Order: sequence, then structure tokens, then C-alpha cells
Amino acid sequence: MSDSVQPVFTVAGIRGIENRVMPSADPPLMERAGRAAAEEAFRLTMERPGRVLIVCGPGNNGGDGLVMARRLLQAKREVTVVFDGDLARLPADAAAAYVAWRGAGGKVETELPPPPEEGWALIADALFGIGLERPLTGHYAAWIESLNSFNVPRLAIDIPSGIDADTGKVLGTAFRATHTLTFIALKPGLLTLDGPDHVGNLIVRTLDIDIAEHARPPGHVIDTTLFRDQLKPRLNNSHKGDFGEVGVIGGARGMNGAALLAARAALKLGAGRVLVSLVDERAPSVDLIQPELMLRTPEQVLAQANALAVGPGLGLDERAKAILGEALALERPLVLDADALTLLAQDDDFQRLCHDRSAPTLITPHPGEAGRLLGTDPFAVQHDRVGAAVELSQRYRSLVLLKGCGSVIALPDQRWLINTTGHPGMASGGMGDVLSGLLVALLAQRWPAESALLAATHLHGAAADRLAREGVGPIGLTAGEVCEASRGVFNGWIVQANQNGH
Ligand SMILES: NC(=O)C1=CN([C@@H]2O[C@H](COP(=O)(O)OP(=O)(O)OC[C@H]3O[C@@H](n4cnc5c(N)ncnc54)[C@H](OP(=O)(O)O)[C@@H]3O)[C@@H](O)[C@H]2O)[C@@H](O)CC1
Ligand SMILES: Nc1ncnc2c1ncn2[C@@H]1O[C@H](COP(=O)(O)OP(=O)(O)O)[C@@H](O)[C@H]1O
Ligand SMILES: [K+]
Repeated sequence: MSDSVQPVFTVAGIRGIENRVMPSADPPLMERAGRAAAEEAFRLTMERPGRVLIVCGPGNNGGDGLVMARRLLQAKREVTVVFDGDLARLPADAAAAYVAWRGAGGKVETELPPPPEEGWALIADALFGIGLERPLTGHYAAWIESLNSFNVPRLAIDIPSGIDADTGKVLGTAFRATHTLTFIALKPGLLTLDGPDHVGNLIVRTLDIDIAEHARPPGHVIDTTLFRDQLKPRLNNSHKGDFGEVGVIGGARGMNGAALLAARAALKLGAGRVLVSLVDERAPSVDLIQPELMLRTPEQVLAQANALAVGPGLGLDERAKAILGEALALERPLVLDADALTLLAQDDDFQRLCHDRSAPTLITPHPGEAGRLLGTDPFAVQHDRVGAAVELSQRYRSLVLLKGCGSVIALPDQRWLINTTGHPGMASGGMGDVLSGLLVALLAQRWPAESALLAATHLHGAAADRLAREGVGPIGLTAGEVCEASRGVFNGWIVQANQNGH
């Protein structure tokens, strides 16, 4: 994995690094964290200096806040600290930070005071970090609700209090930050589920720790460097046979559009030829909007395509089952989505076939489909998205894309990645079909399965992001628009990747 790709660590991983670095760290990590937080506070209040409120909790996150407070006070800034923890139970570093704060002349409030007349210049949340273990209740929950109501910059220290660092779940209630300064490395909870709605602008400070020296990250954030090797301009001397033959099978009655969207996306991403089979017998025999698509029978598609996407609008009947069985038996890259995933979840024989395949299988469930595949429900999946994706990958020996806010990719060797492109305007019918089409197009063009999945996922969101920047959405964005925009973003990536001698 390239050095420039951002690592992601679970709480256990961060604790592991901490245990290795802490004993000999000079200056101590909490000093570094508090100093980084003070620097961020300066930056955020440059234009509107005034009193900073720092709300400190009963653990080391609170200690970071106390160091931050001392640094600000020493720089002649006005600071109000709120802390109502039990001094006798403070961890050693946080207790030292408390003593140093008091020694510097700092005061401590035990209740949230009313804001000064001119308002808080900044609110810093140092209540809970990665040590949060149960839902917030009582006065901590009330404080957070109150802090969230102030329309001023709100800085979360390490992670917004109330967000589970491993899963992104809100535990009770959570601080809504405008900025989050996170230490050592990113955590999954900042990037998926409820995390992105609470972190605001995300800033990572490694605290001068060379992470690669201490641990192998279990996860990464997806960016284009991960598949840059595949982003090649075409040779002049090329012909359509060089770019593969995509097969899409789906489109039962009432769902023709799902398969057509996938097929159109495959065309827009450069597949040499795109064959599509609509299993609805009354379906049209030509796509008049996209007549380049070749409408064929399932048998023809299965025989001819060198990469297949099965499932968009496929239905769940006997014919659908027969098609899925045949597709699984073919040793060609296979994307399974939508109804194909529901069928796979229901049938042990399909699962055995899937498990025994030697060509790559790529499954792209949303949380509902993932729940079916795991024999649980969407709530259990969302409770731990990374864990669910990794489990799916192991159980189905597949590359997995668990879709939604902060899509998670899990690979059969247990690595996982989180995608940060995309936005809630994508929560509309047909978006997943477009993603399947982008993916199968890259597979047909003989991209390795891992690169294809990373690229298609990242591209799909990046195209939607570009459209939103241009005023197309986010609300009301359509899947067809994302399909069109993907082409431009992808060609841009190729140009970029091949500048400067790459
Ligand atoms: N890792 C590192 O290298 C570095 C870590 N650093 C910082 O340390 C932070 C982690 O500190 P941490 O482990 O002390 O945990 P933290 O988040 O302060 O919370 C634990 C406290 O909260 C309490 N508590 C928990 N849940 C609760 C609830 N629902 N309601 C009420 N109380 C609850 C819990 O009490 P208990 O469960 O024992 O009752 C305990 O007292 C990390 O995020 C970063 O900011 C930096 O200094 C830089 C280096
Ligand atoms: N809130 C969101 N943030 C980012 N991406 C999202 C969000 N909601 C949906 N998406 C993306 O949109 C796509 C929706 O896919 P899917 O649920 O299969 O839709 P459909 O079944 O209508 O085709 C997925 O790629 C998903 O990650
Ligand atoms: K916090």
C-alpha cells in the first residue's frame, strides 16, 4: 500500500501504538495532543478572537483539553474550562494536566456557564474520545445538547463525544463538530455511518509518530493512488476487442431500467462492447436512448461476455435462479448485486458455488442485502459496518462493497478500506445499478478485481460530488446523471495520472 494513502486504525490499534510509544515519548503524547488542539484553536479564532470554552471529561480526552487550555492561557487567551470529573479517578497524565492547569492559574467550572455577551469564540469538546464505552446520559448528554445549539466554531478533540470510534454509531447523543482534530490516525467511526454527520472538517495530527514503524494499519481510506497503475491512456493502435465484452443480466418486468442503467454505465466507462439481457420477455429489443447496447438473451450474454454483472432488477423467480447458477459456474469475473444477492442469501447451493469459484466474485450489498447475506438484519450490519463487510468477505470468499454513508470495502485477505466520496443525494433509485455497471466495465477491461472495485466505488461518489459542486443536486440527483459524469471524472484521472512522467 502506498505511503501516501491514509491509514485507519480501530481503537485496539490506536491503543497498541500508544502502548509502544507512550513510555518513551518526550514530550508526552498528551502534551503534543493538547498543543495541537491549541494551535487549531488559534487558527479557528484568528478572525474572531474571544473566549474559548473547553469542556473536559473524566479521562485522557479531558486531559488533552486541560493541556489545550493551559497553552491558550499561556498565550494570553481567555479560556473557560468546565470539568466535573472525580479528581481521584483521573488517569495519571490527565491528573498531571489538571495540576498544571491549576498551577498556571486556570479556574474550573463544574457547570456549563452562560456564554459571554459577545458569545464563545470557540467551543472545544474534550469530554470523551476513544474510551467512550456506553451511551451518554444525564448531565453529559444535556451538556452536549446545549453545546450543539451554539452557532460558533465547534472543535471536537480526537472524536466528537458520543460517537463510537470503531463504528460511527451515536451512543446516546453526540457532539456536532464543525471541525474534528483527530490524533495519531483516522478511526473508522469518523468516516462511516453517523460519523460524517458529526465530524465537520477532519484534520489528522500524527503527533510526530511514525506509524509505519509501529503498526500495520488494518484499514485505509480509498484514494486514486491505490489504482493509479491502472489509469493508462489507450494505445493509438487499439480496437474494441481490446476493451472487453461486458454482460449485464437483470431487468425483470417493472425493473427494465435497472439493467439498462448498469449497461449504460458500462458503456460510458469504456467497455468495448456491452451486451445486456432483460429477462422480461416483453421488454424492448433496443435501448432507444442508448442504441449502442446489444440486447441479447441470457444464454447469449453468459456465453459471450468476459465479465458479468448479474442482479439489477433480476427478480427472484426460477428463471432468475437458473441464470444465477449458470453465472456462478462460469470462471469469469462476476459482479453480484441486488436480487442476485437475495437469491444467494437464500440458497446453500449458490453459496457453495460462490465459495468454490476461482475467478473473482464481487458483491455489492446495501445494508439490507448484507443483513440477508449474514442471516441478520440491517440494524446489526449498521452496528458494525467494517465487521460486517469483513465477515461477508470471508463467508462468501468475495470482494465486498458494503454501500451507504462511508462505503466499506473488504478484501478476502481481511484488509478493509473506507470510501469518502459521495453524498446523501445518492440515496435514490438506480444509483447502485450504475455502480455495478462501472465496476463490470473495468473488470471487462481486465483490471484486477481489487483495483476495479476501489476505482468504481471512488469514481461513483466522486462523480456525484462533482455534480453537486456544479449545482446538480445534491438533492434530486439522478443515477443517469452520475453515469454521465463518471466518464468525465474518469478521463480526468487518466490525464492526471499520466502527467509528470507517471
Ligand atoms: N491513545 C493515545 O495514544 C492518546 C490518547 N489521547 C487522548 O486520550 C483519549 C482516550 O482517553 P481514555 O482512554 O482515558 O478515554 P476517554 O475517551 O477520555 O474516556 C474515558 C473516560 O470516560 C468514562 N466514560 C466512558 N463512557 C462514559 C459514559 N458513557 N458516560 C460517562 N463516562 C464515561 C470512563 O469512565 P469509566 O468507564 O471508567 O466509568 C473514563 O473515565 C483519546 O481519545 C485522546 O483524546 C491523547 O492524549 C494522545 C495520545
Ligand atoms: N448517504 C449517502 N452517502 C454516500 N453515498 C450514498 C449515500 N446513500 C447512498 N449512497 C450510495 O448510492 C448507492 C445506492 O445504491 P443502492 O442502495 O444499491 O441503490 P439502488 O438499489 O437504488 O440502485 C450506493 O453506492 C451508496 O453507497
Ligand atoms: K471529544
